[in-house]
Amino acid sequence: MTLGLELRGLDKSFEPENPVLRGIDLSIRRGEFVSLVGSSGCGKSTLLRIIAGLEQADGGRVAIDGREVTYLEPKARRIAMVFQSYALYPHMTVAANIATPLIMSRLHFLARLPLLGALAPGRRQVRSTIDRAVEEVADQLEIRPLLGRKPAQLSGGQRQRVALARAMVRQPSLFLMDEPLSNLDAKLRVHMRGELTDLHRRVGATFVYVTHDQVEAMTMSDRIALMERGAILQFGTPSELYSAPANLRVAQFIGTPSINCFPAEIDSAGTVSCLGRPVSGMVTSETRQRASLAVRPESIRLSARSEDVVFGATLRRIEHHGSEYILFAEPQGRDQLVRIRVSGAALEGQPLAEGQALTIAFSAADAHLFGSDDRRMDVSLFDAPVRLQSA
Ligand SMILES: Nc1ncnc2c1ncn2[C@@H]1O[C@H](COP(=O)(O)OP(=O)(O)OP(=O)(O)O)[C@@H](O)[C@H]1O
Repeated sequence: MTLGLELRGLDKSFEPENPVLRGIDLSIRRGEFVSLVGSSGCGKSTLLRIIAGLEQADGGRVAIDGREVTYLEPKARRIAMVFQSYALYPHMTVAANIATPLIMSRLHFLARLPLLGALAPGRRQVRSTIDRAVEEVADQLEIRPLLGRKPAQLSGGQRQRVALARAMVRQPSLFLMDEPLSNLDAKLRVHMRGELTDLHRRVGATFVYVTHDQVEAMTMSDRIALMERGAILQFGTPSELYSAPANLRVAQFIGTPSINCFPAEIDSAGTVSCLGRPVSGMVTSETRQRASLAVRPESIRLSARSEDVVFGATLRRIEHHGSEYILFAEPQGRDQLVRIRVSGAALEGQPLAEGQALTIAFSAADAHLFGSDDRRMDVSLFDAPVRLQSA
């Protein structure tokens, strides 16, 4: 199977002793929508620029559609880039903006000149195929009525669509997008997410999308590469990253509100304890180590079942989110707020008030265990009831 994009061992430093990318390997299938996600400065844009050919890696290889492009100029790579600043030419109409990449690649220098160009042989024919291509892509993005306008006469979302149209008009096999929605207001961003997903389905090209917004990555991607300090912590589907995070930092990055982390310990027999009490799970570990037990807000309940891990806590804050509530509760004796997601229906007939005492509980089977190196540990058994009344 030919890959849409293959990265092997990419390294990059701008300053010695300060690597920005550390041995990046990534295999992206043709037609896949992959997001590179991670906090500011983790190296996402640098990686995208290396894929585009705007930056050279210190070591490693890049192949697009099975063709090695590591040393090729950007324009020889059959890629399109869309940036957060749409970089539209303000003095040109929308039609001229979209046509520019084709004019640059299909008409030679003399044929592009305003007056002389008209005399260049074959120019008219090329121009009319360019105009047709512009109209086709404008139809696809439903911006045909805007072709005569200048960028200043467009809304943010319309500008974004023009930038996309300009990227699409060359029919690239790989789209590279660097936070293309970050300049839009929240409502439009949600709308454009849907448009980008539809567009991806229609054009069938490979998309690599940089964002620091995990919700964007989760809602649009086939797979997500979560980066930290120049390395990929996990590459998987949104549900893999959510349900089986490979690393504590992946667990903390993905999910809103974020996952709850409790300090845990693993003894030399592999027995897990949390907040000083045993949590009847065994792991394959030969060394005693500090660990973390992480539980998603929706896996915490306000009533205990017999097999649950149970805390006594005080309700500190209630946030209304329409059909659900986010509760913030402080376990007895701990300086920590536990986030709990509950549906409005679950609270019917059970009015809550800030300051009241709560029993909060989770099934140990819903918890994720991470070792002292932050890596996920597989727990073989979580079965006996445990009470963690106080620290
Ligand atoms: N041309 C450059 N010269 C020196 N350092 C650079 C250069 N470009 C990027 N860096 C540094 O490399 C690191 C990674 O930057 P990069 O822009 O790739 O991160 P990012 O994950 O895209 O961040 P953001 O989400 O803030 O855009 C940062 O520490 C940045 O300061």
